[in-house]
Amino acid sequence: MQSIIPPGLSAGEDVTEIAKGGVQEWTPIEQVKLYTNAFILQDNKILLGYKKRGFGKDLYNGFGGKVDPGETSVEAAVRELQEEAGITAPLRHSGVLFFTVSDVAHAFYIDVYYANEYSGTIEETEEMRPQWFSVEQNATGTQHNSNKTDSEFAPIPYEQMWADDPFWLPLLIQGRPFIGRADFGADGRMQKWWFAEIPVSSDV
Ligand SMILES: CNc1ncnc2c1ncn2[C@@H]1O[C@H](COP(=O)(O)OP(=O)(O)OP(=O)(O)O)[C@@H](O)[C@H]1O
Repeated sequence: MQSIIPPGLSAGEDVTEIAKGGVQEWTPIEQVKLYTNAFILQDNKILLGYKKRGFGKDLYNGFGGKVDPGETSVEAAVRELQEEAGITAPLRHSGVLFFTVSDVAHAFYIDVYYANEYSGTIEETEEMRPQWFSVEQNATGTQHNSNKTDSEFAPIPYEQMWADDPFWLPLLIQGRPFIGRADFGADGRMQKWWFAEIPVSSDV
């Protein structure tokens, strides 16, 4: 399929559009800051964190934050996972997301990672409250006790997540690399968006 990769992202020709929409023009990019976002996927469950403060407060998300000077992106991702969930994991790159938010001066360039294993004990921190969710679409559970079976975990709470997440999180769960961009308005809604799957071998 023909596609136009939005400003802020780069990829080869071999991209498959998943979704796009919204207004005519992308928001001009002035300053870009590098971020990470990391997810643990294990036994048909995904570990999300409820953000207790700061940007994205009261939303569920992966664990991540800004890449510090002198740090590589994956080093930052490992550090943020440790700081926010108390665990260490062999993170693997899954995709890139690019966002602008109307009341934030910089754009977000986010390397997204996952791991199927971790070491340490998951713990709540001052920034995040970690919680397992079922990746099965028919999950019905509302309890999150670790003694429960997988299907008794609640489904992914997309209604309490960033509006872009339903476009790319299913790809991450299926091990399908992706790129995407969304421009958010002051009301927290997406004004323009574009998401694509990229070949597994791509060096995203
Ligand atoms: C706009 N649409 C979005 N959709 C999904 N996820 C988004 C996002 N925009 C930002 N994110 C993630 O939100 C976290 C912010 O991190 P944030 O707490 O601000 O960073 P950091 O921990 O460095 O900040 P402190 O300065 O310590 O507060 C970080 O995981 C980043 O990847």
